[in-house]
This record gives sequence, structure tokens and C-alpha cells, in this order.
Amino acid sequence: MSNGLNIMNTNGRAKTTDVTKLAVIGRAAVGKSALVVRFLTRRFIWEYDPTLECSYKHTTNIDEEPVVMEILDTAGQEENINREGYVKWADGFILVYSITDRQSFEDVVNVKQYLDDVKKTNVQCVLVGNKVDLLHERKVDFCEGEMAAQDMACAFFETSVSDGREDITEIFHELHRDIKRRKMMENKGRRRSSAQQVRHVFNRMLNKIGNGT
Ligand SMILES: Nc1nc2c(ncn2[C@@H]2O[C@H](COP(=O)(O)OP(=O)(O)OP(=O)(O)O)[C@@H](O)[C@H]2O)c(=O)[nH]1
Repeated sequence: MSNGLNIMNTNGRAKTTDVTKLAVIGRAAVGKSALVVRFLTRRFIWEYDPTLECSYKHTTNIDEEPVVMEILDTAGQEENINREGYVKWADGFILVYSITDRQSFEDVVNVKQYLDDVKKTNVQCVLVGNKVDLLHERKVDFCEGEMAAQDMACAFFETSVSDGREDITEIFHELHRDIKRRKMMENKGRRRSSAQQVRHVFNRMLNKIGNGT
């Protein structure tokens, strides 16, 4: 894969490690920083300063393959948003809303449209409805999240970062797998089109020889 990193094995052979760049996006206070920190440290910390922008590098194994994840925890506050920069940088997006905040849900639906417009493609993403521990304050139904994810053609998770459910790791891993699948398809397409070009030139040469020109 083109977006890889060469790492030496113990036997001295170079091995390509996938590098995946993920941006975590959502309105202020939906739990983006808590989600990233939970994934990286398996801990939940109740209070963070509102994020400006924070990035992390994380090395892990997914499906028995070494992976480097670069994770950008973006600013939720509108005036801090430097969207174009991270949209172009990222391979995929974790779109987070809080099930207790209707506006945060509407925001991510609009953000997805914006991401598709900037990237000029249907971007790879997962949709995450956070804070399900606050069920009594629920403002967004499970099936609304599920339907939005269907429209976005992406995976959907409802979770609680504070409860520390197993699915938090799965959110990041699932997005990595989707990105990897997409890159493989794109590479295959590129290889096929260069093979087609070679075949085309070869056929023209054969025609010329056949015509005696
Ligand atoms: N009850 C509950 N609170 C949560 C959960 N996840 C995060 N929080 C709380 O929500 C608040 C905001 O969390 P952050 O992780 O700072 O949210 P953020 O989206 O990064 O916010 P910005 O940095 O301002 O964009 C904090 O008080 C967290 O403790 C959760 O699953 N359940």
C-alpha cells in the first residue's frame, strides 16, 4: 500500500506497516477527548480543557497486522475550527454526537456532507452516539442514529465513554479496516488502468506490424 511505513522485523527484513490518519469530529462537549483518551489509555477522565487541537500517534495490531494510527482530536468550538486542513489530512473520520444533545446530532449530519464536498468523494467514517449512560436525558433515538449511519454508508455505535465498553476499541479498528479496504480497491483500480494502457500500446504495435507500417 502506498501510505505505508517500513519497519524492520527481528530478522532484518523490511515490513510495511499501514499508517491510518483519523480525525475525531463533533460539537463541543460531546466527549471527543474522552473517547480518544479512553481508546489510548483505557481510562476515563471526567474533565478536560476544551480542546484546541491535539494529535496522537498510536502503534497497535489490528487483525494481526501492525498499524500506526495518527489521531487528531479536533476542536469542537466553532471559532477554533480549522476544517479544511484536517479534512485534507485525514483518511477517515469519527463523527461523534451526544445522545443528550440534539443539535450535536444535526451537526454531524451536516459535517458529513461538508467532508464529502471537500474530499469530492463519499468519505470513510463511523458515526458514534456517546453518553448512553445518560438514558434519562436522551434526545436522539437509537434508530435515528442508525438511519443516519445508513445514509452515510458507515458503521454506527452507541456507547458511553464513561462506562468503558469494549466497543470503543472496535470504533477505531472498524474505521481502520474500512480505510484499508478503500485503499486496496483504489490501488487495484490504478493497477488495472495501467495494465490496460500497456495492453493498448501493445495492440497498436501488433496492428502496425500486421499492416506492415
Ligand atoms: N456522562 C457522561 N459524560 C461524558 C461521557 N463522555 C464524556 N463525558 C463528559 O462530557 C464532557 C465533555 O467531554 P470532552 O471529552 O471534553 O468533550 P469534547 O467533545 O472533547 O469537547 P471539546 O474539547 O470542547 O470539543 C466532560 O465533562 C466529560 O466528562 C460519557 O460517556 N458519559
